[in-house]
Amino acid sequence: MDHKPYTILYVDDEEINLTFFSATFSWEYNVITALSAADAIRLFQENEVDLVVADQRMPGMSGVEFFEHIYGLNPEPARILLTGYGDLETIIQAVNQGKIFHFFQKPWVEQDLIAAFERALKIRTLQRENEGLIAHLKKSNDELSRALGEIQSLTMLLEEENQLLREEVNDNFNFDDIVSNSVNFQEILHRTARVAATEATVLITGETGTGKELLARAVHRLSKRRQKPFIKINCAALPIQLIESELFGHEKGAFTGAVSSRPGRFELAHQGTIFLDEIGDFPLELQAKLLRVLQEGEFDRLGATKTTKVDVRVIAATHVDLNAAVRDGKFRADLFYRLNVFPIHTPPLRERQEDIPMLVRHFVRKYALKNGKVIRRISKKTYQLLQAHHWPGNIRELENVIERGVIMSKTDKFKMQPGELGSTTVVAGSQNGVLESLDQNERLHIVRALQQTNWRVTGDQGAARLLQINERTLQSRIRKLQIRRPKELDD
Ligand SMILES: Nc1ncnc2c1ncn2[C@@H]1O[C@H](COP(=O)(O)OP(=O)(O)OP(=O)(O)O)[C@@H](O)[C@H]1O
Repeated sequence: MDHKPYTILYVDDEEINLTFFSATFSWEYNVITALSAADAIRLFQENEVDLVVADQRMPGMSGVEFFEHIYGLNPEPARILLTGYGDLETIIQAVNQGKIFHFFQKPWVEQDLIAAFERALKIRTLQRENEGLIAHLKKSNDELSRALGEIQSLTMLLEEENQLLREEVNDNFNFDDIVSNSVNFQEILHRTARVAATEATVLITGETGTGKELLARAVHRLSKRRQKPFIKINCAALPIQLIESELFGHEKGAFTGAVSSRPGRFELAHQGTIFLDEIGDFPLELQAKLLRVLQEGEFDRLGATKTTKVDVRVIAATHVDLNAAVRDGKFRADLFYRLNVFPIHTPPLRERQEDIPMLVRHFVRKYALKNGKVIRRISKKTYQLLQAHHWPGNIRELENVIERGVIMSKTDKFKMQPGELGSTTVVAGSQNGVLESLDQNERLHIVRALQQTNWRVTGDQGAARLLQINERTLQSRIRKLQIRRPKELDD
């Protein structure tokens, strides 16, 4: 490989001159020679030439004409003319027009030529540095615009994620550790840890409040996706149109009100985990689209012309029997099999009563801290009482009962009476003497208000105004209690 920094092209119709020139200057420079102007033009185009030296008298084309020609091709390389004859007028004109850098009378003196080459090449060096600088600036500029574009789309994603996180914090979701010492549940935790390390889809089944979401989060936390987002969607809380756009996103103008395009939760969960809660309520019409994401990792945003690819691990949860839903034609069998790769069942609290004391201590500590109370002991009778209860709402119900008890507690010994237990979980006033849970009652009350306002939540005519509660609180209650507008009333 030749490391000489500059290339000189020399054209002369006498071979002996070419040989002599090469012998003199090849030490310093890459020398390319040509016997005719035509050859030189070709070589000029094929090589990166820094300096061109030409004889004035050549058959077909004079040196000055040759320089005019290559000036048109690329004006940057310096041009030096060698002449043995008069022709001075033409030459001076060419010098004045900048077509020639210098000219020398033959026979040339080596030192003079070297000095001229050096001056010309110095200019060439500066030109090269400028070119490099301009290319660098242009590159930096391009990179800057690309980075700006990326920042803009990342900002959008972050805003969406923040919104979701804010919703979660508002809804007071629990991020505490899983508490359990029953053999039964230890086995479940063992299975959870094992599946977490894989990429398998997980289906968590179990009654409401048994810790399905807690396990889903644990799978994410124990997986190699832990640094990436965990995105949750409750499939029961949203009408079908909203589920589609929430999950898969939409393009601007995809439907009335879609004023800008928006990424869906699958995109937000890219490289992370998506948790599809209440998958049993996932609309049949959208199940094929969900199956496609699970199988191919791709989907189309609403109104999109191109397909979006994502890398998302799916965890689904349900409290309904999906097998039965498949039998009833409410759930696609292929989707069920695809989801049911690794099933985990969370047993109801009544089947793991030995966990109750530990859970009680955990929740007492948690809510004492939250409410600024000092509680040092829990009465034996309270343990017995709580362990004997049936807990239809499972751990969530136990947690609610204890939160209420801690708030009411007046001493550092935590005590609960049977009546207190009932007053939180069971209320009077239901029909036919059958007692209903507080949640059920609240649900019924909200549904009645929504029916009266034609399912409007906000504004003067909305249910929040009717119930005299804050609009956001009502929205959060509707989500929590999974209240949905009946299908026939949609639109
Ligand atoms: N083993 C546990 N240790 C500590 N807290 C628990 C445990 N299991 C559940 N919880 C708490 O109980 C509450 C309900 O749990 P979670 O939301 O995970 O249940 P779920 O089965 O997903 O309920 P749903 O079906 O109603 O969505 C949460 O506040 C959670 O932190």
